[in-house]
Amino acid sequence: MARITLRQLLDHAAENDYGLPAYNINNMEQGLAIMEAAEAVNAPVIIQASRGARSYANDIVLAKLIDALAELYPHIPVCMHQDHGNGPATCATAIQYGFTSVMMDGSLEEDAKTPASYEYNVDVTRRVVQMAHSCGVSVEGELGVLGSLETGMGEAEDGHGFEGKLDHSALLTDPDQAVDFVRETKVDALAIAMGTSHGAYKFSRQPDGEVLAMNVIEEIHRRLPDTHLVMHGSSSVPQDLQDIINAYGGQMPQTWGVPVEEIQRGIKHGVRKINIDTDNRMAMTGAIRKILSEKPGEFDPRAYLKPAKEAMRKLCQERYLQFGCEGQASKIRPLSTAQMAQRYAKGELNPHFGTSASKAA
Ligand SMILES: O=C(CO)COP(=O)(O)O
Ligand SMILES: O=C[C@H](O)COP(=O)(O)O
Ligand SMILES: [Zn+2]
Ligand SMILES: [Zn+2]
Repeated sequence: MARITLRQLLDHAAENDYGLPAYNINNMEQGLAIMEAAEAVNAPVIIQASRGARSYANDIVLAKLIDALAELYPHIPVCMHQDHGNGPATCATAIQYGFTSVMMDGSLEEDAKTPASYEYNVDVTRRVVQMAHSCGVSVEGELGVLGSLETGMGEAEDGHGFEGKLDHSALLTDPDQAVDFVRETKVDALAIAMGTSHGAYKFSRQPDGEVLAMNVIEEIHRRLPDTHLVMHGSSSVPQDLQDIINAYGGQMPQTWGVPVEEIQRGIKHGVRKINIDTDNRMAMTGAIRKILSEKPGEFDPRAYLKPAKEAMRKLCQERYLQFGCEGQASKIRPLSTAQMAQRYAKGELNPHFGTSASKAA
């Protein structure tokens, strides 16, 4: 069984200039879709579960499901990651259930709604890093609050995100502060805010640099060339998926997501983990709507869940290819969390600052 830590995967991605999509999971069909896609192109896997997913699927079911997926595809390294942990307890229980990576999202307070102070973020993230690294588990931190630069609003629909309006200073990660944050916390990966938000309604037009500040990524990468950057809210919200949903009774207002070319640009500037949930949700929903509308007499869930899984597999596979993951899985030999714990203890994985100027591009 090939569980792997996020740190080992992202180190490999950085050495080989590719990015890894991190797909959210809530059920068996999504897990199978991700693994079938990864198997088809020999890509390593990051599966992530939100707090909502953990309570929806149940921790025990989820843990055994991931075990089953890893057993089914023994040669594909699988990282199991806690998405948007809201505090040390969420991260600790994830580790108890076998997660090899956790996100401590200290950009918001424990209620996952109130924007947190910088001091709070550093303190809580540092504590989670100490605890997780002693178990060999990786940690992603977040600096800057995710939200729309167009409206100043967060994303209430996912249940995680601030309510109300914020100005640009809170919605854009400060590059100087990013350096301090990595030094103080020793996170393995850093999620940054630059105009993306969760869910389908990210932009009211094709995004440009005004609303999707890729220059912030480039600036942070210049200062932190060895830090793995994470783009949240990175669904592309493809037009064809909007059209399928709306053609079969859906009512999604026209919207724009993050163009794949912008993510590819990010990958050239240190982005190693790209979070995608909404595109997969839309792919599945479109397929289900189509079947139920074309065959209103259908009542067997397999009749619509199978095409839903297939639509998600197709999307996942496309992103693996677009982000350069093809063929990478078999090049990686997963280290155990015990081995990773030793590497942390020896200081081998401490952050580096400004040493590899050539990679700063
Ligand atoms: O960032 C995400 C999960 O953490 C998912 O983003 P999307 O809603 O754009 O898919
Ligand atoms: O973080 C956002 C992901 O899209 C997860 O969404 P969720 O909290 O509805 O499971
Ligand atoms: Zn966040
Ligand atoms: Zn997110």
